[in-house]
Amino acid sequence: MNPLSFHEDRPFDLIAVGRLCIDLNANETNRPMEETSTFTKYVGGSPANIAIGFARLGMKTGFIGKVSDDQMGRFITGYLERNGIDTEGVKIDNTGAVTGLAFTEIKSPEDCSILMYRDNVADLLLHPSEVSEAYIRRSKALLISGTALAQSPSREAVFLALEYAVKHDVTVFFDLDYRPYTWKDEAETAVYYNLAAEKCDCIIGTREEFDMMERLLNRTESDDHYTATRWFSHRADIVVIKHGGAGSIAYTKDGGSHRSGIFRTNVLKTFGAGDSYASAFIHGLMKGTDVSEAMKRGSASASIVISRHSCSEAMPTEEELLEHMDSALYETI
Ligand SMILES: Nc1ncnc2c1ncn2[C@@H]1O[C@H](COP(=O)(O)OP(=O)(O)OP(=O)(O)O)[C@@H](O)[C@H]1O
Ligand SMILES: O=C(O)C[C@@H](O)[C@H](O)C(=O)CO
Repeated sequence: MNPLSFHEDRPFDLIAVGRLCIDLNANETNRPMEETSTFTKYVGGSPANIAIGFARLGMKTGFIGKVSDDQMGRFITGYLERNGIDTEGVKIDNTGAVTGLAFTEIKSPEDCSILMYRDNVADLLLHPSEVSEAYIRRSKALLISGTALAQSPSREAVFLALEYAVKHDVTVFFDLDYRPYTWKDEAETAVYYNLAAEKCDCIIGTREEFDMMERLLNRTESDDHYTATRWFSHRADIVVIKHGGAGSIAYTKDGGSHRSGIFRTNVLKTFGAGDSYASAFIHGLMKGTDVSEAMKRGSASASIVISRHSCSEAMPTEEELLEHMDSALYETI
């Protein structure tokens, strides 16, 4: 049973809000970045990856964000459009800001890291005046991503988008996407994450991300059920806690809980798992599957993307996803 409802008569299935960046993934794997010399350029940024994955699954997708007025900005908007994503809400910076860069290194399949250049990035200059109420109310759902809360005016732009979503009964998904290097301190992060989460219908995060939010309340133990229950007193109907290779668990406001296993795969790199999981999980719910099936689809998409070099470019079509679910080994946890 799917506890979320959507206004089916709206032209967009999902509008994502947040950063549009560039991934530069090292081509030389199984070595540190100090020993690599070539990189492949992809569109990146967690909400961008999720939007691309969601559109790749055949859904009508929009985006609200800001790109740099240069080759990288044009590369990003061109890629979104080639993937069928509406870019009406994507603004072009006029202050000389740059595009965020995520240099990734694959030291081993289990040991990957991301070096992010985030100074003076265009995505954090998205202004509330650039968030369109008319655009948001045309969507069944909105996706927000935590890193967009890291600085003003992007922070205020996200909160305004949330206000518009609540006003027009747009279902809100919050992918926590906590990137410590983008924040000044953890307490500030937790304050804004908790405020945003109060307005969201479905919250998706790792155990570590929820722990960060709960340390603000002086909680030191990790308890998935406590985490989920806390948000049911606000707007949330579903809370998903991801546990990497140990799968994921979801709780629903009606008292249900669902565990998902993983699909065994040849892991090339681990990053991208969360974005692909979110894109297929949201897709499943919007296609009317129950929570368990949506989680399984998320896990399948993640197992595809972590076996490939990129994140955005690696996102599967619905046909690929369903074929993978039929053929790959699914391990319950
Ligand atoms: N080694 C793995 N093998 C198969 N599936 C995996 C593996 N690691 C993660 N997954 C799948 O991806 C989902 C999300 O992974 P994870 O919990 O690492 O999220 P995340 O930390 O947000 O990911 P990211 O590394 O992209 O930030 C898991 O719930 C699981 O379904
Ligand atoms: O979200 C980022 O800025 C980095 C991503 O582009 C990268 O693909 C990744 O970490 C995916 O989880």
